[in-house]
Amino acid sequence: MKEYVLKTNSLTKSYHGTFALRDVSLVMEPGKIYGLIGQNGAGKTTLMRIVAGLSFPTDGNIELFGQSGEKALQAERKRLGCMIEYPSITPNMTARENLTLHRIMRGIPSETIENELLALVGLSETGKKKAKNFSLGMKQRLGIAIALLGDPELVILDEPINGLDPLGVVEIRNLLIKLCEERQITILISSHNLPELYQVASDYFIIHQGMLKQSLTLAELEENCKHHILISCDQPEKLVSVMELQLKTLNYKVMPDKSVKLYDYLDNKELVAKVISENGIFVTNFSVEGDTLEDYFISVIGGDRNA
Ligand SMILES: Nc1ncnc2c1ncn2[C@@H]1O[C@H](COP(=O)(O)OP(=O)(O)OP(=O)(O)O)[C@@H](O)[C@H]1O
Repeated sequence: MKEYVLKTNSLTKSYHGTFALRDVSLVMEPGKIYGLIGQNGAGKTTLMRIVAGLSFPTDGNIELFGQSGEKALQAERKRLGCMIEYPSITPNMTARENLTLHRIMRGIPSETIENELLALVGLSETGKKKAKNFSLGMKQRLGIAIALLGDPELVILDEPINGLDPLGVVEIRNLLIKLCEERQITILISSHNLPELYQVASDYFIIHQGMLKQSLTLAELEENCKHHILISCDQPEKLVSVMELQLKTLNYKVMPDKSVKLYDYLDNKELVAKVISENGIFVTNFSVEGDTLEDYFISVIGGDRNA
């Protein structure tokens, strides 16, 4: 049986009859970075708060490390580190003082973890500088260091790249990849921006109006966005042999509905059309498809940018 770090079963949360989450069922496997993508108000923070035990579902339930039920979940949440909504940083304290404060609050005796975490998030050299004078990226990294106190196996980060400049995004990305690879930490990271999260995450959950619209891997996301010529015809087997023998390409994929995605000849579509027609194949669709990440996201959530 597969081991899951997190499993949600028909998770639902409503506020006075309005759904913030609706029937969300998803699974997270160990050692992966999951991106939770949705527009403002999609339900990302609500989901994270329920997992962290800061809010409770109206319906459905969650399993953390295979355990369910509030008592067991409370125990399993010791294996969880969170940064939800904003980093819980005291502005008038240095990076180290912030870490010490949270370490003591969490009852962690060892001071050595502070040096280790400051080095890990690249804040060792900040000395006496107060957190209020940090850049947004530095604040986010300090928030992540706080979330890492207690050596969590699952880390939940709500919008940690929101508002960062490209360099800041790269810094956070490298940090998350390091955490995942060196410490085998599973990470759930939310964002409203799919292109920004692209390549940070290995798997994606797309959420819209409280509903899980799609759960897909990075490879599936790339496949869905890759530009291709989509051909539907009356003789798909013949089309395949024409592509291989006459167009000399294996760079195609036959879809379950027997349409064919051809990833070559995007710059010479006329030749493809000519060869198909010369072979007496009747074509019902011949179009160039493929989305930018942003377009793809919009198409998954129903083409509604402002909902
Ligand atoms: N305490 C609350 N009381 C009433 N409604 C709430 C409450 N918390 C969240 N909501 C509503 O639930 C929906 C989902 O909110 P949530 O904060 O989870 O979205 P989000 O995807 O995190 O958005 P954002 O990116 O803006 O933080 C929104 O419509 C929001 O207004």
